[in-house]
Amino acid sequence: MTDLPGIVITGASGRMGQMLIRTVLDSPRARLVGALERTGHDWIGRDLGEAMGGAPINLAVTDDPLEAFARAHAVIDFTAPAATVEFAGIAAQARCVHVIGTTGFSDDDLHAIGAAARHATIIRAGNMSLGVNLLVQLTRKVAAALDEDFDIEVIEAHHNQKVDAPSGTALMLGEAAALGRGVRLDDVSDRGRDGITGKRQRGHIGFSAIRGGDIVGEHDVMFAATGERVILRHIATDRAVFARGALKAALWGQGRKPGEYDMMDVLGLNEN
Ligand SMILES: NC(=O)C1=CN([C@@H]2O[C@H](COP(=O)(O)OP(=O)(O)OC[C@H]3O[C@@H](n4cnc5c(N)ncnc54)[C@H](OP(=O)(O)O)[C@@H]3O)[C@@H](O)[C@H]2O)C=CC1
Ligand SMILES: O=C(O)C1=N[C@H](C(=O)O)C[C@H](O)C1
Repeated sequence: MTDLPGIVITGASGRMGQMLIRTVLDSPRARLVGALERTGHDWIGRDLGEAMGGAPINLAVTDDPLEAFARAHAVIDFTAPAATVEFAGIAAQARCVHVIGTTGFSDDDLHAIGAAARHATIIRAGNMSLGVNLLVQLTRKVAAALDEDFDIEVIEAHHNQKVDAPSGTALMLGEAAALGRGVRLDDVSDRGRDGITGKRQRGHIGFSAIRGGDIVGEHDVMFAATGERVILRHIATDRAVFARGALKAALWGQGRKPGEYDMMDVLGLNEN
């Protein structure tokens, strides 16, 4: 039992934090050794099981990342960009695998995470589900097969609490479409159309974001030509798909050399 990899969950009270805690507690392949919240949060010092509304599990929620990470083999982190950048440095110090599901990073944030990956094993993906990572591969292939007569549009829908747009998944899909087309996404990306935008430019990749209710996560990649459309779609109805992927990544990362990996590496989809 004690030989199982020990996992710490950050953002323990969050939507994904709670889902990750349940996933690790239910897993026969890992054990939960820490749950982190920010200083001042009313869960700090409380038993995690009770804080989540259940029976005690004899694990107190902490606000000390270094102490928690030092006891762990992996930290699974679905929080916010500023927190994740800080955790990346601490996980590198503690020599534990850092699985990053957080989205909405700036270029500077990504640079800092890349620097931490020189000393630590980091697995980062804007979407940890098997289905979306397959969709990313399909998007690259369809974009390579269809020419610029097909306008590419990425449309995503999420719950009304989401703070970043486009979603991390939409950006992964946009990058895959650009790769298939042999262009840089930054050169062809159309975001946030509003007002007199002018006609759509041939070869551009558009992004649209819907926010409402409790939508877990829905993504379409539309290839629209004159007279026909191809639409690739993924619908997540349960956050468990992200949590299962994240735990798989944490286990896959054990014993890997430092560097930045993604879910394609974990799922063995990179060669296809
Ligand atoms: N890659 C993937 O597969 C998926 C990624 N995500 C991403 O995961 C992230 C979290 O999503 P979700 O769970 O819905 O969000 P929530 O807002 O429900 O949870 C975020 C948690 O992180 C904590 N947090 C935020 N900032 C800090 C900080 N500076 N220090 C410590 N803790 C902090 C929050 O605490 P507090 O409440 O005190 O602010 C909260 O507990 C988002 O970026 C989202 O896009 C989500 C689902 C799947
Ligand atoms: O914030 C969310 O909820 C989600 N975020 C990720 C993203 O930005 O793509 C993944 C998933 O769609 C849910």
